[in-house]
Amino acid sequence: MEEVDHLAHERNKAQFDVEAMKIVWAGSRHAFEVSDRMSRLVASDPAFRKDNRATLSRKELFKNTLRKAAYAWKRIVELHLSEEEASKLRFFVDEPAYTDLHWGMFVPAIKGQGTDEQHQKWLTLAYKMQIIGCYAQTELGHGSNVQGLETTATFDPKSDEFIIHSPTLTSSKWWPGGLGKVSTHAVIYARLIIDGRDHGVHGFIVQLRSLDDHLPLPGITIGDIGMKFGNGAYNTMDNGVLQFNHVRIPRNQMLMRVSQVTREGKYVQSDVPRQLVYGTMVYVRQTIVSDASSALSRAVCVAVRYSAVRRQFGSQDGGPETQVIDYKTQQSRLFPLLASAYAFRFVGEWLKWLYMDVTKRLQANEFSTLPEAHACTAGLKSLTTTATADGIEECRKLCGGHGYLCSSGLPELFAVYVPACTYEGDNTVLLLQVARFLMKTVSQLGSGKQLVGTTAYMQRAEHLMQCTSDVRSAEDWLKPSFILEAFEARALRLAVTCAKNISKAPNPEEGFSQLSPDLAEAAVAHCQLIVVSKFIDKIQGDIDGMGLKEQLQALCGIYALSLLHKHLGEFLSTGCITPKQAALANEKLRSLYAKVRPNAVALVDAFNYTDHFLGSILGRYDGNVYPKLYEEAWKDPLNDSVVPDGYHEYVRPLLKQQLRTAKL
Ligand SMILES: CC/C=C\C/C=C\C/C=C\CCCC(=O)SCCNC(=O)CCNC(=O)[C@H](O)C(C)(C)COP(=O)(O)OP(=O)(O)OC[C@H]1O[C@@H](n2cnc3c(N)ncnc32)[C@H](O)[C@@H]1OP(=O)(O)O
Ligand SMILES: Cc1cc2nc3c(=O)[nH]c(=O)nc-3n(C[C@H](O)[C@H](O)[C@H](O)COP(=O)(O)OP(=O)(O)OC[C@H]3O[C@@H](n4cnc5c(N)ncnc54)[C@H](O)[C@@H]3O)c2cc1C
Repeated sequence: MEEVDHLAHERNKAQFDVEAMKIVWAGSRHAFEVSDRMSRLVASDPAFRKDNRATLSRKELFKNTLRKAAYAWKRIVELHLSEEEASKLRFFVDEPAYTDLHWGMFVPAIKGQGTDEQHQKWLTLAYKMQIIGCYAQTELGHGSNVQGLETTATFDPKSDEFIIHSPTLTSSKWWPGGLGKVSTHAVIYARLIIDGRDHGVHGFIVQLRSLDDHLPLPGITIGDIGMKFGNGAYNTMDNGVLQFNHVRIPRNQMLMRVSQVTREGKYVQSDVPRQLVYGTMVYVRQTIVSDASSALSRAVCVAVRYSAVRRQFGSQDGGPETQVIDYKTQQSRLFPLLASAYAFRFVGEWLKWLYMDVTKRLQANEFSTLPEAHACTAGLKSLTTTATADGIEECRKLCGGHGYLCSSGLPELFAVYVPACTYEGDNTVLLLQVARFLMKTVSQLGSGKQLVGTTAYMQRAEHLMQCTSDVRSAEDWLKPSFILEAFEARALRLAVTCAKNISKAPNPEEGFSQLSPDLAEAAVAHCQLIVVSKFIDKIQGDIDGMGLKEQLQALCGIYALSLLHKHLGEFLSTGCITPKQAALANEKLRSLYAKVRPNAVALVDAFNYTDHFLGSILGRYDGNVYPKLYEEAWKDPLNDSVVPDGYHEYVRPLLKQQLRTAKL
């Protein structure tokens, strides 16, 4: 049968070159080609089928994930895929698995914190998957407070070993992904004790399970922590619990790049800052920002396509009803999310560059940009994951009732995504890290110290603290200088107000604690400024292709002005803009929605997602939603029989009883 594109009329309206936008979205032609090839490879292979996850039991689900991970590895080896291709292939398999932690945290932890000899030994094994590792930091009693971890690693000079021990119930490792059932090894974080002295938290490589029969090694108790939120979703992952009972490991299994323990039991701190023990978290937070754009763009792709298919009300003379995407309220909820997906993509690209830059500097023993890298990765991880989790849920509502069906793909996407607000640092805890960095920076204002990077704007404090916006027309709100000034002034004024109020407290710690809700808001304002400014930088760079710049300018305007609208109270109360200018911003926003409307479907096509990856009937490329929804309903196991199991036991007797009562 001929395939019909129900969204063709939408695609024909596009005013820009979609193929060129695909390259911009991917980051480069090369990145596009790799991504495109890997997504097709996965989509065309029935072994990667994923439409049955919600109906599987936990055990079936988990075994299925093990099968897919093994098969993915087989294909990676057979096809001689590069690291970049392999990681894209895993991404498109789209199923959380122990391999995420092996490649995403275990390997980077050893790379970042291990010595050359440790790299030689452990990375060689890990790269071939001859060992499988996880990242075991969090404990039952402490996650956010890393310095509060209780697991101990006591040096025994007689045997030249560390004794790893869990002294309390709350010191049990709890949550690490891949730990519960699969990992043979872990990088664990424990307090280093030498001669009774506590040197704080350090990383150690520990073997957990036998490489022969997979049983836990002596002294190790290990298991899965149980079902998590949602059907399918993150339950493909074996988040685990782990206790140590005086487990011995050789001294050379402490990760010794940051500090060393000698054969004599001497603790040696190198020039490298202690905070590098937290380096893996900086790396992963950076990847989480790019992942946020992937998750949000996926939800937005579903909601935009479905909003163009769905019609309600407004039929004139028996003609078709209105596409729900034409309702201004739908646009005002949907287009800021579309704009955010692009914004997070570009800020993720920039953050990757920042991370690579700081890594190069660290290798050359230059540590000055580490605090900024920490603040940016922590803050942007927090900002983008919060917005993405909320955005996925909003997309579900934008799809009305059908969005609540598992076959829309949105419930599972939300359930898989929402822990990103907690893992790799609770989002509020991370904002407070940004706030500390901001308070330090504010305290340096006027000291003559040159401010660089993302706080360079604070250098113009004298102007930004007293300026009022020069915006006079709605059109002015498209000028980058006006947008930037408003966002800079708001961020700086919120931070300075916090600093002033902290200084009134009996001591800075008490002040910081009292002011923490305001500080978190100041941190959000600073991070939003970063996202807006990186979007503007992107547009001002090389963008080739018919109509691309115009579309990106419109999206950038929507991102910035919808934030301005959402946080209007802050922009007005800090005196950065006037109520009249706020009204002009809203006027501009409305015109930008109208500009994006004919391009909306093409703008989500530019994500280049296959139907397999989207996993959503509502988001199908061809828009053929209703017949497929109807077809899908009949596949539910509940429809295997006309009369359900349980009818004769539980429904029939009720009906009979009512019949008897009725006769009486
Ligand atoms: C490719 C795919 C990749 C991976 C797979 C992806 C997804 C898989 C799914 C899930 C994985 C989830 C894994 C995890 O969750 S692992 C566990 C993560 N845990 C956390 O994030 C804990 C959060 N807590 C902390 O980071 C810290 O405890 C803290 C909140 C930052 C506080 O630290 P602490 O030392 O007590 O405190 P401070 O006194 O506040 O800081 C001292 C000093 O250090 C600076 N600092 C803090 N952190 C860092 C850092 N990471 N890098 C650099 N510098 C850091 C801080 O600013 C302060 O500096 P001063 O100059 O002010 O002294
Ligand atoms: C799906 C998932 C996967 C995970 N994978 C791993 C893994 O592979 N390896 C690993 O080691 N860990 C892992 N974790 C653990 C994760 O990193 C922690 O749960 C996370 O860091 C949050 O810490 P917590 O649970 O201690 O939260 P808590 O700190 O107990 O947070 C509870 C509440 O207290 C608030 N709060 C805490 N401290 C402060 C403060 N100072 N100021 C203000 N408010 C505060 C928080 O905002 C939050 O609202 C995973 C967690 C999840 C959910």
